[in-house]
Amino acid sequence: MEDYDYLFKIVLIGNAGVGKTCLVRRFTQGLFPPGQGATIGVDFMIKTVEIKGEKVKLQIWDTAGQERFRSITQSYYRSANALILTYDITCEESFRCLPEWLREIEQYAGNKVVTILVGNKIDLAEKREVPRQKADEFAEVQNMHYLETSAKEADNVEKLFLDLACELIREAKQNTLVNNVASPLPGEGKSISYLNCCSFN
Ligand SMILES: Nc1nc2c(ncn2[C@@H]2O[C@H](COP(=O)(O)OP(=O)(O)OP(=O)(O)O)[C@@H](O)[C@H]2O)c(=O)[nH]1
Repeated sequence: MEDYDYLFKIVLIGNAGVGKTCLVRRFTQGLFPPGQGATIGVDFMIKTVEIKGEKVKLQIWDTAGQERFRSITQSYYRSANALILTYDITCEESFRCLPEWLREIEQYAGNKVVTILVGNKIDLAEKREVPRQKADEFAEVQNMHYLETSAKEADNVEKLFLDLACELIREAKQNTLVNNVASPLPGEGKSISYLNCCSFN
């Protein structure tokens, strides 16, 4: 028998250096890694959470932002239940590239995928280059949820993944998602409970 009620695949994408790996490490291991090197290809972690008494296994795929890995990382979009499109609020360039990422999503992801836009590094408020309102408006036009995080300060990181899990459960219950059942995989994280479902704001 499986040890979970739901299994969801979440894939992080976005420019190199925006903090995708740090967000994953913060959520799955509760730490901010010092001197985090660039991801090569794709990395993978698992964390099981409990939401309203149901066990939800999250397979989290952390992709390399560097252009040269794009053909590898694109192949992970197709089976994703959710995509976390990340940019860095202190790097206008990472925000300007978002339309390009959206085109990738349209081309390679399934049409039922849930996408959330994340502006990371809010601990560096004095270096902010992308106003919150500009990002809010962009997300609204694109019909995406938007959340600002700090992997460094653990700000909104748990909320990001748990709200996403809630949303995916809701979709699965509406039978709009195919809920894959995969064999157990290595890298199991700790279980945590989450009772307040689901608002990204
Ligand atoms: N101040 C601050 N720095 C961060 C935060 N998140 C990540 N960083 C730093 O940003 C740099 C890049 O972080 P990564 O997590 O490796 O970025 P990435 O998006 O995974 O990069 P690629 O693997 O190249 O795609 C590192 O030096 C991190 O320490 C954050 O929330 N606040």
